[in-house]
Amino acid sequence: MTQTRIFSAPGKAFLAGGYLVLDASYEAFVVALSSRMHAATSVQKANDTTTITVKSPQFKEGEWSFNIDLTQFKQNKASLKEKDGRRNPFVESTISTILSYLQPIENYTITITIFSDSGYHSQVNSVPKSSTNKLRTFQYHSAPITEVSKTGLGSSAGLVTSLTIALLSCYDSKLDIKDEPTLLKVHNLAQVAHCLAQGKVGSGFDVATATFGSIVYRRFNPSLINDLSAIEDNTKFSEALVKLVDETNWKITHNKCCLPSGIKLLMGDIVGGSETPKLVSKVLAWRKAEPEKSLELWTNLNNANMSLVSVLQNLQALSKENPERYQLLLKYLNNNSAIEIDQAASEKKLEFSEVEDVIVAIRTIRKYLKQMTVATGAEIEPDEQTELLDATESLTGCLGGVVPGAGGYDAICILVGEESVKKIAESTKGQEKFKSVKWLDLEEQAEGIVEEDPKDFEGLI
Ligand SMILES: Nc1ncnc2c1ncn2[C@@H]1O[C@H](COP(=O)(O)OP(=O)(O)O)[C@@H](O)[C@H]1O
Ligand SMILES: C[C@@](O)(CCOP(=O)(O)OP(=O)(O)O)CC(=O)O
Repeated sequence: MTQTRIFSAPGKAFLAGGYLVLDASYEAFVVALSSRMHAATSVQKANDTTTITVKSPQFKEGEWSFNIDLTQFKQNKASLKEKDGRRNPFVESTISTILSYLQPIENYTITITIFSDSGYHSQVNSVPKSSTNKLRTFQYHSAPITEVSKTGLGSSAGLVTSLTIALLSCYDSKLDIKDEPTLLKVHNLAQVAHCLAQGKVGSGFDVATATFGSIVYRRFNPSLINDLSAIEDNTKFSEALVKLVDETNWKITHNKCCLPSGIKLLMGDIVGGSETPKLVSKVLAWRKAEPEKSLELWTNLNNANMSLVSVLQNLQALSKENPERYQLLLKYLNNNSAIEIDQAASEKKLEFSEVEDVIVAIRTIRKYLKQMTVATGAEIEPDEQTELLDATESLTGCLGGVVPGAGGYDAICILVGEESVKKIAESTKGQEKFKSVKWLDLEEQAEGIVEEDPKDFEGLI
């Protein structure tokens, strides 16, 4: 019997809490996006061998196939050999983590087909292909995945998370992603697989967002995964993995938190790019060298981050408690720029102080990120980005913006009134100041993993 189920997981925009989130004392706010990674399953019983094939048809040579001897995984950590010698560390790591965890006895022929929304990668040299019902369209590239430029939405986290849930569902036809413990299991397994593939333990915010959606996130203790990967006796690996996934409290926070209705996130991809690990090592080196100064800065920045979360939550509450007033507030936002609203505040002519609160929170975050930039020498909000973000404050309907995540020359994220999204994209097009920015066609979609309707993918698989 062939069974098709399709799961998807979102990409991320890291709005507040970069660097601080590496330390479990601090929380971060990460927004899940409408660009998602999808994994479609096909599973059949087999007799003497298990074959798992992962296809990623949007990319040249996007197929990795493994003939697997299950006895290797009995209590063990085992490595996989792709049949044509092709490498995809994230695919390999996810399959081997799931097999070590499940230690299956029965053989299956499993094919998982991956579809990634166009926001994840540059669309240069690609052609669209749609499902029969035209509800899904994906870009097909002429180059292999490793040669296509990324936009920074966390493609590997999306891949690992959607592949994890898809593979688990092949071994458990009743698996229900709406079940909270199942979701947590997927998260834990995906974090392990992602860290092992990367060869390092980051804060895990991207996998957590891919799993749970838009959240306020607090990380797990890195020793959870470092201890697992340090196990030298391979025969102890499975037991330790099961304990870690099913019996250990990871003490993460993943509180749902999303943008208030009528306020949208707009992400601008910047020509250029930055390497997150280099920025991180500079920041951590300074933090170590300057414990007192850094504590003060971390505390101030964290207060600003949490204040953004809280003013956004206040707006969400207002939208529900007093919808009429909220509609007027949105109208006010859509007719003014951050600079105009700020001016009105200084002249005591402000109509909605809640809007000014968001503007101030964003500015305060930027102030401390700039201090971090100057102090550490890491180009987190370099001058070019400062100019750009300052310029967004003059756009009608814009509350201002930040450099997301690790910052640098990767992207900017701005918050805008829903009615102003199109106008802002159009009005900035010809402007010299915005010439390095390409607005991405995406928005917040707060859900984490969801199960999709296979009909929407007919004609593509
Ligand atoms: N659609 C996909 N199909 C197959 N593998 C993918 C896909 N998207 C991402 N990957 C894997 O993730 C890797 C990119 O990971 P990484 O460099 O960490 O980027 P990111 O910051 O986007 O996660 C790719 O080289 C590939 O191994
Ligand atoms: C610095 C960080 O706290 C945040 C980095 O956020 P980005 O969104 O910039 O991440 P990448 O997509 O991996 O480049 C590092 C971390 O938390 O792991």
